[in-house]
Amino acid sequence: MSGKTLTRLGHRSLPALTGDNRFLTVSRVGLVAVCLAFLGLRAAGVSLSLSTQAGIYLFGMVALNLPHGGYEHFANLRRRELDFRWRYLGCYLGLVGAFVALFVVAPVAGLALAIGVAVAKGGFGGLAVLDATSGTDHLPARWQRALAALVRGGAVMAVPLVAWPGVFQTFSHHMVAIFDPGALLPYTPYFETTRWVVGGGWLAAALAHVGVGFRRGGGRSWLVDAAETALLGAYFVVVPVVVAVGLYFPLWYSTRQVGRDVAIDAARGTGGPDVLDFEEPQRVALAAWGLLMAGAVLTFLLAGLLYRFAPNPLGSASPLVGGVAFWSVFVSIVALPHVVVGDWLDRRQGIWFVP
Ligand SMILES: CC1=C(/C=C/C(C)=C/C=C/C(C)=C/C=O)C(C)(C)CCC1
Repeated sequence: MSGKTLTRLGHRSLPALTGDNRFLTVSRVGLVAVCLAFLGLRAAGVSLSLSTQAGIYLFGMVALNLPHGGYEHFANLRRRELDFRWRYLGCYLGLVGAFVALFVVAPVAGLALAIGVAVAKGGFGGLAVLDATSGTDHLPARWQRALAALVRGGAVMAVPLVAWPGVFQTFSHHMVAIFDPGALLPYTPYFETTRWVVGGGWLAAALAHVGVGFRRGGGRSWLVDAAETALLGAYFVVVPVVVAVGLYFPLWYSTRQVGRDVAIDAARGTGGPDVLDFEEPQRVALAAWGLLMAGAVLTFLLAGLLYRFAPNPLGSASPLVGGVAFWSVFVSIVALPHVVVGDWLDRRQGIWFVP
């Protein structure tokens, strides 16, 4: 059985491959710094307008985070067989199309799936980082790993749903309105109940995850996991949701995935020719740049198509606020195959490869 199968199914916990690395430190310091900044602003009686928050989100998610999404695929596909690369791209575009279709026919289900994608990406991606760095000795059972992923990823949506209900609800309406204004209205009476069920469920899951992890070994890997879970919970309580999500992906998710990549070093399997197999460093740099540019062009082409054909691309909101709604829908659409094709279906490696 390959190491990847073990980490994916989680019948066995993984010991630490390496100690912590600087990327993890940056991610933790980054989140703490943003928390402190917002606590300071609150103490000074300053609150950021929704447009400013939206600007920060768009900067974080478009300028900082999108290039990392391209890099994850690039690192995964770099040495894979040619036909695998084509199948990957085909499945990817197929799932993008299916998710757009879901948004068109059932926008509320689309919103629910978008939220699920953010949770899955943060959760399973985060678990892979633990596998590759501090280890997962405290998570010996398969269900514990699933719970760990649910708690880590769930913090991104469940905690702000409780802490920032008004903004959460407003943006949910804007996101759905891109396809069908008013489609969320019939569900409005259930918002408060959903909010407390989801928030209470997350807290119970977090306590169970930390408690069982302690009983199943505790130790350093447990301590790191528990402290990070608490940090994530605090971050999403303290930082307004739009800023919190907009900075979580670049500061936490992507930075830590680079940390995982560094920890596993050059352990990725081969099988196909390396697309960067050149003698001169200038050619390697040019080829890497060209590939990332091609990824950026394809991504923005998809964004442009969605913008062009969505009935209400900005969800009837102002450009910045509508931009957040549009980008959240778009990035969820491209992130679904990122998780499913990029990891779940890729039995040999995947974007969150841990040897
Ligand atoms: C519902 C909701 C939001 C949803 C954001 C989503 C669904 C983001 C998805 C991000 C992904 C999948 C990133 C991948 O890299 C906002 C805008 C935070 C505002 C509050 C309400």
